[in-house]
Amino acid sequence: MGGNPKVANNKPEDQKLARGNLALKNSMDARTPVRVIFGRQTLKASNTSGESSKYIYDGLYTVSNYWQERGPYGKIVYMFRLNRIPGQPKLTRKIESKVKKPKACFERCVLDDVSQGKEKMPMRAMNAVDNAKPPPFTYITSMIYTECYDPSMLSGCNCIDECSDSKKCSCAVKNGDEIPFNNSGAIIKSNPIVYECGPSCKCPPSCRNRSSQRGVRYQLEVFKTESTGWGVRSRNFISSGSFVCEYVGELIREKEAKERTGRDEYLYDVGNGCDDTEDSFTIDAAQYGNVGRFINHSCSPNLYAQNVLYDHDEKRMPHIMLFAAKNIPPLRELTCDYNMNHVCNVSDGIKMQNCCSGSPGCTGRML
Ligand SMILES: C[S@@+](CC[C@H](N)C(=O)[O-])C[C@H]1O[C@@H](n2cnc3c(N)ncnc32)[C@H](O)[C@@H]1O
Repeated sequence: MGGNPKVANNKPEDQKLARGNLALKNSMDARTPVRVIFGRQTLKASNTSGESSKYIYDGLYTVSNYWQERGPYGKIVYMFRLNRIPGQPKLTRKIESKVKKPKACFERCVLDDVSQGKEKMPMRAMNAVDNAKPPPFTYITSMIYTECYDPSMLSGCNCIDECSDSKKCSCAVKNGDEIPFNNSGAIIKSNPIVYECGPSCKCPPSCRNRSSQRGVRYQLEVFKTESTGWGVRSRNFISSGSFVCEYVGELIREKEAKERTGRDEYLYDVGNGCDDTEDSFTIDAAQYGNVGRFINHSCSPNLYAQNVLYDHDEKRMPHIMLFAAKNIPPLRELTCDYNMNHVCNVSDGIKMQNCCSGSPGCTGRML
């Protein structure tokens, strides 16, 4: 901060506790972290002359101490000790010689609310890769049934006390005499089908056996990934077993899904899986969907899909509820295993797609 004749072309002189020096001292006094950016001189390309500077962000530091020293010209310089705040991701200080594609330096919000005001909390779309926004679709929070089912056929439980006696609750009885959720609403174990209490039941909405019907309660956001398009992450910690979101879309017959060519990215086969029968159903979230449509595949996923019935009894068309399969730290991408029975190609039988998740145990194949 001054006094260096190599920089300012002046006579060497004592530095003062002013400008940047004072700012660092103030940061130390106020215990305010500073962002450190390394500057490097690199040779310019051969067709231009001289050197150019590159700047590399290195994270947040605290200033712990400062003192004066005699510099190389015998004049006073201010020295500062900076300590990198622990817990930040390691950042490379290497300068890449070839930059493949221009990248935005900082992540920015490209859409304030993907849910178009339909979720309890706005759901931002963030992008640090390019300037694109997520392609448009209509956000819905509950399934669209194009096929009729008869909800009046559904029999509910008669409990009035939040289904505390699982032997008396007819819904819990269908789950093997137990409510598959703990007191915090986390699922205890996965089941082929979980029967939750629903609109035909006498129990109140606070009943423990309605865990996946309360909508998205984490601050989810959509973000652009490096290699798998848009993905989803949570700004909050998600504990193992917690309900995250439903995979919502239009429920159509598999036969119709086959006719909807060119948009199989967002198809999810339900009930009978991918059997090519007239009776199989598929959720199509291409045009109508929720945040679930952005969840990518991983060979070591942190979510799993649970079939749930509560507002109808039709086992061929269960709700697809996504629960945390493990504790998930904030900002970690939320993923599920498509091979379990996610999007199944309907135009040519079996679809093989390369998996780009790079996750541990990755098979290299998505379907
Ligand atoms: C349900 S969408 C997921 C959201 C999608 N990434 C987007 O941008 O809208 C499924 C599609 O995402 C892409 N995808 C998801 N997981 C992937 C993975 N592990 N590797 C490569 N592509 C993946 C594939 O194009 C797949 O058909």
